[in-house]
Amino acid sequence: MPAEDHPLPASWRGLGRTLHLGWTASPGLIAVAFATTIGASLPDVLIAAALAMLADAVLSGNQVDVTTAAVLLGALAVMSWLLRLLSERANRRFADRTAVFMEAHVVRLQSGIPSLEHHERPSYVNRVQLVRDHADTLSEVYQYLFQAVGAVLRLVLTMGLLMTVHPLLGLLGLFAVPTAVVSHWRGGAEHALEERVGHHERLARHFFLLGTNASPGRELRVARARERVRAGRHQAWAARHHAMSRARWTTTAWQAAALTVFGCAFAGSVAGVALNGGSAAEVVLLLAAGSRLAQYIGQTLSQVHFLRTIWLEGGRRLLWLEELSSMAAEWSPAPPPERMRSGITLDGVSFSYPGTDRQVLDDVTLHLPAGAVVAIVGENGAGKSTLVKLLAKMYEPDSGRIVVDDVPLADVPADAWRTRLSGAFQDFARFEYPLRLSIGLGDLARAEDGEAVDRAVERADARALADRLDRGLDTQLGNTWADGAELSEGQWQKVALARGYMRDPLLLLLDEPASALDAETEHLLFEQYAERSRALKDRGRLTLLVSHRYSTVRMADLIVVMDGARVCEQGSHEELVALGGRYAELYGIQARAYRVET
Ligand SMILES: Nc1ncnc2c1ncn2[C@@H]1O[C@H](COP(=O)(O)OP(=O)(O)OP(=O)(O)O)[C@@H](O)[C@H]1O
Repeated sequence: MPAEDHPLPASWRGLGRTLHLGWTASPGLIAVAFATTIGASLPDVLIAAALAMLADAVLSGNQVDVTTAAVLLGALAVMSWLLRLLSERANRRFADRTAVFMEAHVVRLQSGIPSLEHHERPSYVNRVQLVRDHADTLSEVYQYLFQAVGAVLRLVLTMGLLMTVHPLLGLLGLFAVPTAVVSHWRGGAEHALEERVGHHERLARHFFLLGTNASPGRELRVARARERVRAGRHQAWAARHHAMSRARWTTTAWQAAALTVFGCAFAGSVAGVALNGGSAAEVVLLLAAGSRLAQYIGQTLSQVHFLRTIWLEGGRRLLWLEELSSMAAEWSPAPPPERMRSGITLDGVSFSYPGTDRQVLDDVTLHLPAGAVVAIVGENGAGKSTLVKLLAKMYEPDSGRIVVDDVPLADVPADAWRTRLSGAFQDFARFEYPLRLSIGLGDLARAEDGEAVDRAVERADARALADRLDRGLDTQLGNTWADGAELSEGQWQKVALARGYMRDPLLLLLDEPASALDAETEHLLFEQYAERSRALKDRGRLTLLVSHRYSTVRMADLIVVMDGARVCEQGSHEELVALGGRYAELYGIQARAYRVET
């Protein structure tokens, strides 16, 4: 579902949710932080009243009143300092505690979404990035909320004090309304823009990683493209900065205009009280409280601005991510099958990647029989890996359906389905753990099971690789770690393949898992694998292999040929060669090139 189909929740809901999370993280600390922050805002306001008392006492010449007012002033100043200190400490401890909690929560939410859509659809990516970037900032904002509540309280008390001089002075608050409105609008507008221009920031980061990581670094040096990447990064930052700075200047101009309106009203009030027979104490009170009113309005505005930009918006996006994640988690009616009898059927499946219009799979209808080894071939970009991703439930088809025996795959929760899958992929991950764990990750429950790891090592023909390393399977991988060993591309791929072989799944997905190995090794590996797989036929295990090497492909029970997002031929090697179509043509070219016997 695109971001526009799943809009951001209302601010008040995001606010409620963030408060609830804070309470869950530490109920005691949030209460102390709130109480001390509100308490710290009170003595400040009363200082204006104490100053008026002092002015009165000085003018009346009463020593006792002067002393009382002076002591009260001192006590208020000390209380204000002490409570502020306590509030800072309590808020800091609370923020530290919630930072860890919030980050863990965001990680859990993101990894809980079974599809990859939120990593790829541009409108989702910007939003998810904001949630991720603000995960730790969210813990800071409770303090800003409490301070904002304190600021509003101070504002109300100050207004009350001013109205004791003259009820009309309460109208000064009205002149502050434009500043509050502008501030509210300003935060939302800037945040929305930040989300819209998020792609510039991502581009700049992408260029930064290209320029600083070792493997792209090699290519960039050879292609002499480092300057180009540097310029690209600069341009991306400049584009973001330009858009943001223009918006900030506009919003700042509006805020300055609104503050000017308040400033004029305040100056008029002071002149009005002074020229209409106001007492010295009243003028002192108006000056002290009125000047603070401007300061409090400023503080309230900046707190509200910060809350609006980071907190409310961050809270809304966090709630949005929670809803997205729980929508995915809640929908789960059918259990995944234990075994397959008939196989997997694709019925009129069409698919376009999120945020794109081009159909990558177009009305694909296909039966993958249980117990078979099925190879998928076709030119680059024909849609082979996409088909594999749909079968792994990384995405859902736009139309048509995939059925496992008689259970629609759409009804099986992705997590449950993946307990029946295993796989090795072209763009495999390099887990820089000890070799044993890097392989064992393929089946976490058995990662410590020596026999299981050994079996996977054998199946992937990785024994020689393990033996060559100083500490065998216990060798740390990755040369940036102490005593870490670096592997070649092909060796890393063997590790990935062994990881894929850790389980005995119902559906094994092998998407060019041996592209970095030589053709002979690949052939040998899959020949052994296909034999073993057929031996387990009674469970109905299905193996799907994507490969460009026809010497490997020919051993499959069924070969599916894809061309331009569609299936154009299918059958056994012999059938397809006899057909004399696309497969026969491509096989012939490779057979001649590699001198493979037909
Ligand atoms: N994440 C993605 N977002 C948008 N388009 C994508 C994405 N992944 C792949 N595509 C596009 O989908 C089409 C099919 O890609 P796919 O990876 O399925 O092809 P393939 O047959 O596996 O190719 P190859 O043999 O090169 O691996 C390509 O045109 C590709 O550009």
